[in-house]
Amino acid sequence: MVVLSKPEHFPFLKNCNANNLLYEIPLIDLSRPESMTEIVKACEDFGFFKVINHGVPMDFIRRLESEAVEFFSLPLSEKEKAGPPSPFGYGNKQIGRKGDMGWVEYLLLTTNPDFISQKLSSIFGESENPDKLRAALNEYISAVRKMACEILELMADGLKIQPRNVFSKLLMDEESDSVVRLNHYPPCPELERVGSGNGNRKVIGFGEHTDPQIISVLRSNNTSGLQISLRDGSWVSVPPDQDSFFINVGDSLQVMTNRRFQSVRHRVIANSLKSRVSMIYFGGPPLCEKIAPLPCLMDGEESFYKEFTWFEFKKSVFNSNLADNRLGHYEKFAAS
Ligand SMILES: C=C1C[C@]23C[C@@]1(O)CC[C@H]2[C@@]12CC[C@H](O)[C@@](C)(C(=O)O1)[C@H]2[C@@H]3C(=O)O
Ligand SMILES: O=C(O)CCC(=O)C(=O)O
Ligand SMILES: [Fe+2]
Repeated sequence: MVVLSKPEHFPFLKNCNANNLLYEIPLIDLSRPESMTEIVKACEDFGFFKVINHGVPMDFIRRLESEAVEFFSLPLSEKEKAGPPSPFGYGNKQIGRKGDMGWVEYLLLTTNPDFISQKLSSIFGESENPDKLRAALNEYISAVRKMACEILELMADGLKIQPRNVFSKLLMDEESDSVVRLNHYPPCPELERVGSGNGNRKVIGFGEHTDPQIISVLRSNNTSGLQISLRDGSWVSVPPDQDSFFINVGDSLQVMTNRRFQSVRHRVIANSLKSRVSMIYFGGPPLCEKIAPLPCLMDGEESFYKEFTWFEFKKSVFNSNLADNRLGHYEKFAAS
């Protein structure tokens, strides 16, 4: 049982229109030849899409989910051996170090297999065996990275840029600074009571933000909660689908495409009855990589951004609050 402080102490959203379901999330079937143009359109219009026929074995997905469920059902004192996150490790309610709170517990790790081994040993100690969780994480990360790279290569094809590994090579680099995250949003039954008489109030599981990396690959169980912000600023709920993946354009890809693609703002609302378990792979570049618009995408126009490395950006990311516009600091002109 997860010990979280009372929901009424948590950030709320007032008048959250939960019926606003987005049934028209771009759906990309990776087995179709049209997928490259469809991906580009989805990144331009939403910075977000759903992927089917993704090639990631369902066994890997189920294995990691069941290991995650097992991990989160450990006593809090066990899980806390891997915390507090700095930024990696086990975290409960506190997200980042700037005071953001959410109705969530999580395990945040780099995708480096040695780091995963080390961190898991610190949780499970000598007596217990972290091998199953470690193996599940490693097989999942490899398969999802492969799929993320395929998507990035289709993006390059769709944008008609060469070489087609211009984005994917950053994730394949030995020094790639990628991250994996397991999130658990416990049910929040008191939500109904807290909400009554206060309009349609919702407890925030994970506050609104954009992901800073190049691309994020999200998969969850069949519990709803994820919402994305459309270009007009309205929020829509994303119907869950445990067999598919959801792709987010990250801030770094926004810069590399000189804003042709825009990173998607998203958040998670706690569910009153069901627990949500999600697993997210955040594909990031090596620390020393310069993040700048690709010259072939500029078409004579100026870069919207001052140049920076992923190291510099990451440093400012981890000093920011979730909802901050982290690219604002690097913009050459005010965003329109
Ligand atoms: C509040 C924060 C948590 C975060 C680091 C930050 O200071 C701002 C960005 C947050 C975020 C969002 C996407 C990913 O979940 C994450 C791992 C990342 O790279 O940036 C988290 C960071 C975190 O949880 O430490
Ligand atoms: O758990 C989710 O579904 C989304 C979480 C998220 O956006 C994140 O961890 O960056
Ligand atoms: Fe996110």
